[in-house]
Amino acid sequence: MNDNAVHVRGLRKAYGGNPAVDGLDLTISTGEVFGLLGPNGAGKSTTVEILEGHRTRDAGEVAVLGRDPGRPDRPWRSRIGIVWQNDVAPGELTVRETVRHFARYYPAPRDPDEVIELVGLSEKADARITALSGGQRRRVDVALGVVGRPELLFLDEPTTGFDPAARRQFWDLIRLLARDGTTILLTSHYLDEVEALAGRLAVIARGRVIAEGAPSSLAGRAGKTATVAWTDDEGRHELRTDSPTGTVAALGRRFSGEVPELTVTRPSLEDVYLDLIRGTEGSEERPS
Ligand SMILES: Nc1ncnc2c1ncn2[C@@H]1O[C@H](COP(=O)(O)OP(=O)(O)OP(=O)(O)O)[C@@H](O)[C@H]1O
Repeated sequence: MNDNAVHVRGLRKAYGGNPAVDGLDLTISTGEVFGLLGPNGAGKSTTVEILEGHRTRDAGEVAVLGRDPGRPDRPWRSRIGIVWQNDVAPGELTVRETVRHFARYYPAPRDPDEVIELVGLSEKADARITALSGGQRRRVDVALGVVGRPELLFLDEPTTGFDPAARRQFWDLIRLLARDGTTILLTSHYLDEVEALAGRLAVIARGRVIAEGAPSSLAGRAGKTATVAWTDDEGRHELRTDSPTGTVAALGRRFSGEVPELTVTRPSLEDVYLDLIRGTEGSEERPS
C-alpha cells in the first residue's frame, strides 16, 4: 500500500454510540520512534489496539507494515511486537524459561539470553517471575515484546513502575532498538520520556490528532517566548523576550563577561502539551 510503517486515514471507532476515535489520521515512517500523547480517555489505547489487530474499527483506512490489521495473519503478527500494559508473564516459570518459551513463537527470534541482558535481568534469569519486583516484571514484559525481533514495536506506558535508573536503562534499550531499525510507537504520560525518545509525536484529544511534530518544535514551541534569567547584587531577575540572543548579548556587555547564573528557557513540552489539551476535555467544541 505504501512504505510507511503505519498509515491511518479517517479512523473511527465508537463504543455504544460514543465516539472514542473520531476521524484520526496518522503516518509513521519506517524506522521512526513516534510518541503518542493525550489525556485519559483520548482514544490512544483504542487506536493502538486497532493498529495491533486486537480491535475492530468502524471506518477508516489503516495499513500497518503494509497490511490491514483488521485481517491479521500469523506472519504479519510475527513482525510486530507488543509490550502489554499488564503483566502477561506466566508466574511459575523462571525469567529465562519464559523468554525462551515466547521466542519459540517467532521465525527469527533474538537470542533469549541476549534479550535478558538487554533488559538488565541477567542476575534474575533463573528467578521465578513470581519472585520479581513490579519493575522487574515490567522488564520481562519488555523482553517478551522484543524477543521476536519485531519490525514495529508497540510500547504502551512502558516504564510505569520503573525506578529512575531503570527508566534510563530502558531508554538506552529503546535507542538501541531504534538504531537497529525497529519502528517504535510509544504511548506514555511521561513527557520527558517522549521528549527523550521520540523523533516525532502526535497529541490526541477526543479521538483526533490535534497537534503533530518534533518534540522540540511542537505547536510552535521553538519560536515561543523565552525567559532569560540571571542574578546580580539585587537578586534574581527574569525577563520574557522574543529575542533572547539580543538580551543575552546586552547582558554580556553589561557584566563584561560571564553573566551570573544565566539561564535561557523556552516553554517545556509539558507547558505546550497542557496548553494544547486545555479546553478539549469535557468541552463540546472540538479543536480544529
Ligand atoms: N471496551 C470499551 N467499551 C466501552 N468504552 C470504551 C472501551 N474502551 C474504551 N472505551 C472508551 O473510549 C474512550 C477512549 O478510551 P481509550 O482507552 O482509547 O483512551 P486512552 O487515550 O488510551 O486513555 P488512557 O490514557 O486513560 O489509557 C474512553 O471514553 C473510554 O471510556
